[in-house]
Amino acid sequence: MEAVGVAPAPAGVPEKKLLEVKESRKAAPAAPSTSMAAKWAMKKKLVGGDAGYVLEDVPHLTDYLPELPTYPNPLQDNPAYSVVKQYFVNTDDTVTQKIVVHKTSARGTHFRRAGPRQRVYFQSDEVNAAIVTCGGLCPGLNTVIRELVCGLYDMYGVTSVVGIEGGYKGFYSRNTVALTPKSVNDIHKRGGTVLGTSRGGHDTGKIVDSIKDRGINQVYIIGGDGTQKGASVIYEEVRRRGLKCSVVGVPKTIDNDIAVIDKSFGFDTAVEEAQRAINAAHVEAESAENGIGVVKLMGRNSGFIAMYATLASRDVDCCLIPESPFYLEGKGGLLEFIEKRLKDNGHMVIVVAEGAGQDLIAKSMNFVDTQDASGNKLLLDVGLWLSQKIKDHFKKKRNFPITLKYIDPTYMIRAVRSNASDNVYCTLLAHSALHGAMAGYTGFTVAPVNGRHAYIPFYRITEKQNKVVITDRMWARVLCSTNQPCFLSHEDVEHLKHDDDEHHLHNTQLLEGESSPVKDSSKCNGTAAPV
Ligand SMILES: Nc1ncnc2c1ncn2[C@@H]1O[C@H](COP(=O)(O)OP(=O)(O)OP(=O)(O)O)[C@@H](O)[C@H]1O
Ligand SMILES: O=P(O)(O)OC[C@H]1O[C@](O)(CO)[C@@H](O)[C@@H]1O
Ligand SMILES: [Mg+2]
Repeated sequence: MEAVGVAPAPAGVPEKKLLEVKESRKAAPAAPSTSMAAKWAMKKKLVGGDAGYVLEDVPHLTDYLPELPTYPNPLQDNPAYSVVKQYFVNTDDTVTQKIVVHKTSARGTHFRRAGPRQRVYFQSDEVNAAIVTCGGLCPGLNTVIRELVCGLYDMYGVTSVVGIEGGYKGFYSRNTVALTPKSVNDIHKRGGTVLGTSRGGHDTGKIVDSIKDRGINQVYIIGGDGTQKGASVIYEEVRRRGLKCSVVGVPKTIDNDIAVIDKSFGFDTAVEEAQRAINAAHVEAESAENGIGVVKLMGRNSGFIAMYATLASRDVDCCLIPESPFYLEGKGGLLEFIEKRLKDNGHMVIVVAEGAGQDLIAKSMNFVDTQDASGNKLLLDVGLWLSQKIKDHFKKKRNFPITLKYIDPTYMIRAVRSNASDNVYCTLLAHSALHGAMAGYTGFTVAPVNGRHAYIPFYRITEKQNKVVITDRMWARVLCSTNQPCFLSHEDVEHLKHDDDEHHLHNTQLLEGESSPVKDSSKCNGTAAPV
């Protein structure tokens, strides 16, 4: 392919409107100790516009390699796309973070729209792409790998794609594996990741040495919040060394705890798989005298799986998540509620997210905090603990025999292959990722924001985790569906309202001044909050 001209400064951005704003934000903890890397980590690329419009743009290779040549996008000769009207994304297209607005609202934050660009910064035979998967398993990992490989081959004629095995540490401790459309053809039909994965072992210097030594110039990093922090420091070091290498993050986690984005892939599949466990718990509970089914679902810090699985099922009487404190004993406590529900219905199902009630368990036993290789806190088994507490409670009661079945499908909901909707989602994610890399963007995570795929700067993904906002309407819907008390004291409600005000500014569609559904604790205990 022929090189035509020198790249304009970051695509579509009027030079005078581009502001690189210094932030007081700290660099990620594992960042290399170079002052340059720390300096880049502190910069945002903001573009102002009319009526309070702000584009939080992503870096581009030309930010530090201004002389790079561009080439026509080979997609323009691809027969599959020849009939598509306006296939290339307009360089000015951006995606709004807030879609619910008033006529006087400022237009607010926007992200660069994902998709193919008319001109690319890599020739097909120049690309040496690498793919790595890190963190816990998640349905859809293999689909993303497959679609990255096939997309690069089919759309851009790229024939050099390698897999890094065993997560970040594979960059410097393992040989790479060649990935071709043939070798990945069937992998989307399997759970797990064909590349293997791991926690810990992120050594930025060694990883970037490996990228440089192997001549890798596009790196696709698939993983959760920890992985995206790692990707961010890799990007900073790549930039510091002046390497022509696009660093692209693809967000993965069944916990759905990644901020800004609509949802993470595999989440839908996990919720669907969780239905089987809830269904079994319900069947068991219904068939016994005072039957109780307890189901523990994943969700370390965020209770989205438990919340959506509860809403989807309608068989659940009580959903417990990390974001919503609860207590066992006394008036308005969980044990009182269980007793009442058993008297009313003769059976009940409790869904508990693995991160729920951790403070309560820690208080009730001598426990020293432990961490996994990535520094994530290891959790105590809330399902076992809760089941025992319930059994102990009813043992003390005369004439109240119960039958309790505890189901722990933890790894089953994330080790399965992705469902149809996640497969389609993974395909779009992979395509958006590789279009962005080919167009020279770097240092970004790709994901849908309000239904449109966008390129999001790493810092927006890594600065905070996505959590269930229990003063938001969705949690109120759960309380309505289960008709469980919210178990919060007045102090809890005040405390949470304060926390959530912060969260609302970034993560929900609530408008300034719009009221949250849980307003006071008197509405809370014993009755569901209004929708
Ligand atoms: N702050 C950080 N800086 C650099 N690397 C990090 C950081 N946090 C985590 N990592 C690395 O990212 C990889 C994955 O992290 P982690 O085990 O936390 O999983 P994750 O990506 O958050 O996925 P999930 O939580 O969904 O399983 C690990 O190899 C870890 O060393
Ligand atoms: O046992 P592992 O593999 O460390 O993973 C457990 C964690 O991973 C997650 O599934 C997130 O990927 C959490 O829900 C869970 O706490
Ligand atoms: Mg994580």
